Amino acid sequence: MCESPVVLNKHEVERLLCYDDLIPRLESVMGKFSKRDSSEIIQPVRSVVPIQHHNGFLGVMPAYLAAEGILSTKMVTFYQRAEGSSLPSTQATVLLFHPEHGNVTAIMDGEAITAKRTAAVSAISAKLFSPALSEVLCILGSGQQARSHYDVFTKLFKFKEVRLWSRRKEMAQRFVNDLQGPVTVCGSVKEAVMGADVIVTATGASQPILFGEWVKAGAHIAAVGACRPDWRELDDVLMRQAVVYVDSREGATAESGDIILSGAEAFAELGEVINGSFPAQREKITVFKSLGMGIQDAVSAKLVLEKWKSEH
Ligand SMILES: NC(=O)C1=CN([C@@H]2O[C@H](COP(=O)(O)OP(=O)(O)OC[C@H]3O[C@@H](n4cnc5c(N)ncnc54)[C@H](O)[C@@H]3O)[C@@H](O)[C@H]2O)C=CC1
Ligand SMILES: O=C([O-])C1=[NH+]CCC1
Repeated sequence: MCESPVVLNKHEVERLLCYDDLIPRLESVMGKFSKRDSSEIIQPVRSVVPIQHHNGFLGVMPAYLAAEGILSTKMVTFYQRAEGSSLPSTQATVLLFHPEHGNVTAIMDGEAITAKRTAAVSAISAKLFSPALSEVLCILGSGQQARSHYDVFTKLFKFKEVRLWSRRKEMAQRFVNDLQGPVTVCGSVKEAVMGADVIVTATGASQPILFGEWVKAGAHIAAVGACRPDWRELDDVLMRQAVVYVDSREGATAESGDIILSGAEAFAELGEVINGSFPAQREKITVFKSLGMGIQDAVSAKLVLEKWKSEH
């Protein structure tokens, strides 16, 4: 008889999932994904159901990693919330299945997984594409993703200055009050990004907020928001002048308004650079357009379950 699934809440997942373990697994799985060997990895583009009456979406993100013995799906809802709403705009649950028997082995919170794996993948992009001398980090947005990106970027890299812009200054101030390190709160996007070496865009914007004319030569942008085909965070000038990297070409073609509406071409997948089949053009302005992938959730959830088992 099958055992009952392990059930893990957000607090447990957050405690068990560490960037030091997560980053190498994500690098490995992104590289494998880009080889497109369907006997190794199956991950369709996510199915998205619009929830028209409530400004929201439900995404279903299955993945099967044969060699690792991981079968999983994440279910994620994301909403464009009114400013000041106390509800999280991204909520998720991840299910792990026994690949041979088909039973569910774990049900765990996906909010912490989504926050950490997205930030970890952006950090991998920054390792590959940011200028050799990167002194100024700028984060646009002050929500869940902004926080996880702050955590991993300041853990992995040594910036001299961290700048933050948020639509509502009091939210930026709250973000800063919760942190240990110094952060400069900026009054405009322009002020925040001018001269920045690495820029993270993690907002719920559906129109461009970051304009190419403000971006320093050679800067790297990890673009995390704008996950719908008609949403933008980056303007056409920036998209056309940058070398654009993506997590998955299929995902980018289906879901990224920044790519679809600007007509910019995806130069390579992150995994293709990890595999050495495409170069990291770090001397140019680079954009890593992140949309999120089921394989990232799958390896994260497996890691969480392994850690939990090692304690029980
Ligand atoms: N690439 C990926 O894998 C993932 C992307 N996302 C996306 O990342 C973005 C941020 O997600 P969370 O941090 O979870 O959301 P959140 O709601 O916690 O934070 C959103 C931030 O964007 C700001 N914002 C909202 N509308 C804006 C606008 N029109 N202009 C400028 N700022 C605006 C808010 O003030 C807040 O600071 C969302 O677009 C979400 O869909 C979320 C999860 C994974
Ligand atoms: O990958 C993910 O979980 C998401 N991407 C956009 C919203 C949620």
